[in-house]
Amino acid sequence: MEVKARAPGKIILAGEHAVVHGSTAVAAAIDLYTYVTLRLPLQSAENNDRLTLQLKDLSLEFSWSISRLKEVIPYDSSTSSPSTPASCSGETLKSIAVLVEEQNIPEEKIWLSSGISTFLCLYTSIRGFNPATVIITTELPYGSGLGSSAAFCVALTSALIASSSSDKTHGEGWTSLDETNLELLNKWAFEGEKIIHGKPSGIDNTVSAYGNMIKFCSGEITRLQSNMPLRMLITNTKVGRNTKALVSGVSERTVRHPDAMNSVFNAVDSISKELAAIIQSKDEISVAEKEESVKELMEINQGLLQSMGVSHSSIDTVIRTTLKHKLTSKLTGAGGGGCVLTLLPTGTVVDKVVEELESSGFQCFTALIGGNGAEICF
Ligand SMILES: Nc1ncnc2c1ncn2[C@@H]1O[C@H](COP(=O)(O)OP(=O)(O)O)[C@@H](O)[C@H]1O
Ligand SMILES: C[C@@](O)(CCOP(=O)(O)O)CC(=O)O
Ligand SMILES: [Mg+2]
Repeated sequence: MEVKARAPGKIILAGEHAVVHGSTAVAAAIDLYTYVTLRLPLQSAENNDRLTLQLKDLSLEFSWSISRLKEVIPYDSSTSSPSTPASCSGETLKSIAVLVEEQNIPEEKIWLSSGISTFLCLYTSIRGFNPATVIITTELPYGSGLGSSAAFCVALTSALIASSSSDKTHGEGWTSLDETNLELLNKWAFEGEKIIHGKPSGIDNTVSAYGNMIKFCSGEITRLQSNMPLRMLITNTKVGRNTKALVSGVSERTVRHPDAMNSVFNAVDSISKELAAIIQSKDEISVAEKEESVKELMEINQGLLQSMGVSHSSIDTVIRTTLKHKLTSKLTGAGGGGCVLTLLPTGTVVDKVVEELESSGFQCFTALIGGNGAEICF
């Protein structure tokens, strides 16, 4: 039996980091996906006693015998159930770390450790100690603010849940999951994000699971219907960073300066709410006026992200370069490098600015905003 799943990456238009502290944020799915193929072996097949993870883009394979997994990972049948998402305990994570370490991940790819731990935790929690081969490919750059961690968790949990479900509709291409399964896989994916991010807000896994454009605040989701064209240029600074470290840096600053930081988070909350209102507005305001407001809100949000300590000189370079072409940019995702969004108002020709950004060593692309969320295929 084989099941495939895919889940999209995302951009955050406003509110990253502050959303972890209870502010509103606005995010949209993009048409770049992580794909998971889950193969369950026949009883008679060779390799029917192993769990194998293949990361195709990186030409890496990790494999554990089922007996080794059973030996190392504590299993409590009274608390473990695929239908009740639960956090991976500290004890389980420690034993999983041993299994990850045994795989001798190449030093230059050590950042994958949290992803592989997440894989083992989600797999064994949802499918138990059963053999399978899981093949993963992604169109998303790793650790660059486009939500590769969430797309990975959502695609994986979609495949795991679909494989356990009795309703397997064959041969219809990519299909979305029903509301009950979407809610379930999103909760599991959030548990996965906790292992990777430390303290995620849940916005990334939610927009990857549900797709479209959403307003998100403390787990509450509002689907947004855009009433204006929204084109963004995405520039990858290619400066590596890690969401967990950046999120904890903001939390530490908040402990040191609670009043100042809470004012910053309140300002971000207002920005996201205003942005959502503009995007959805059916008033007789011209597109140019709406674009001007979005542009200004992005500028203020970037200033506040700077004050949270999550910008980077490479991000400043992108902002300065696009400003020369009268375009406004802000970081997206955790910052510290990674990707930058540039608003492309109607009629903008991007060739010159892209040429200048790419000559500085950055990589530019445009993506479709607000597409489908998690989908499966048998
Ligand atoms: N396809 C994947 N396979 C395995 N691990 C992944 C995959 N995609 C993401 N990850 C994990 O997520 C981490 C990146 O997540 P994060 O720092 O949140 O950045 P982002 O979500 O912006 O890409 C990687 O270091 C890796 O551990
Ligand atoms: C910084 C944050 O707001 C978004 C992180 O996104 P990413 O992992 O950089 O794609 C964290 C979160 O909301 O969980
Ligand atoms: Mg992430």
